Amino acid sequence: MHSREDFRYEHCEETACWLQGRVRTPPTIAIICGSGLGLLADTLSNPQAFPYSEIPNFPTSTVPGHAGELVFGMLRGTSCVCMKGRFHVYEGYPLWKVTLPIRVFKLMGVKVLVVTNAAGSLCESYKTGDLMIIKDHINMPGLASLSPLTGPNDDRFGPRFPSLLDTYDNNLRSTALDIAHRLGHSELIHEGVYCMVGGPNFESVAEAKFLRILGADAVGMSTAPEAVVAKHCGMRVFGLSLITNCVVQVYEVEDFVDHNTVLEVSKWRSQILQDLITELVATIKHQEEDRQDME
Ligand SMILES: O=P(O)(O)O[C@@H]1C[C@H](O)[C@@H](CO)O1
Ligand SMILES: Nc1nc2[nH]cnc2c(=O)[nH]1
Repeated sequence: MHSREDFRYEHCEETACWLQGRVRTPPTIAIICGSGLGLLADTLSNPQAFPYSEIPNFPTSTVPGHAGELVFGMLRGTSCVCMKGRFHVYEGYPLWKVTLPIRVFKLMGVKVLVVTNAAGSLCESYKTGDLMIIKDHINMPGLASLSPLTGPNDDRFGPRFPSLLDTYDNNLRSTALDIAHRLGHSELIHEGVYCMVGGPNFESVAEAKFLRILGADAVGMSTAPEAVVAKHCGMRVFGLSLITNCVVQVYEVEDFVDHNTVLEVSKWRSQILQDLITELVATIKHQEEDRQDME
């Protein structure tokens, strides 16, 4: 177990080398499968799976619904790595460890991070089962100095003071919106602001009202640290929230959420999430090829 002080570029390098020595095709897209997207990894062709417990320096998944393995393989002709299960701060992991896989992927050559999550809606017009393309985030722990970038900066990953403008890539957002419309999901799809809180408890009514006033459309317990680290090291990021519940913002309502509800809605919407991300990956492949031609 490393402390923050002994966390080094070399640890990520060690993990990347270990994986590179075993993986047939290095990935260009990494997909963090939040609740509801785990089955996407089962659709990869020519798959290679590595349980987190076998990968040097990797934490392990402790949350029901998060399987805990990396799966490498091809999706619509693109070499991908899927994280079947992610790490959360509420599991007791420090933020640098929660986000360690992103830096490992960077060292393996990943250009684009696709990150999904389950979230509660704060926006009156969103319904359970809707999808929200993340256009920006409010990183509550980050505002309180709990950032994955806290501590000595290693310039080989990125700058000391990174800008977060356009973290959620404009082009990927409009592409995903077009795909959602094309697949017939115009009624489900939104674009909004995701707010990350530490969890593991769901929000009190006063907290929910507070977050809505701040400008958040949905709230969850992940994603922002991963997006910050990906942006810091120069990846393009696409984020998608599955709205698993509407967060109660009035008193004297019996309608409380629990993790089983989150898992049930995730299962219900699993196919739609898979279809959308698969189509997006196919389009990203062409975009990345065009970018390379221009370089
Ligand atoms: O990994 P995600 O953000 O999809 O996990 C969801 C959100 C919370 O961690 C937890 C709440 O049920 O599941
Ligand atoms: N914080 C938070 N995380 C969630 N994940 C899924 N639903 C919710 C929610 O209502 N609040």
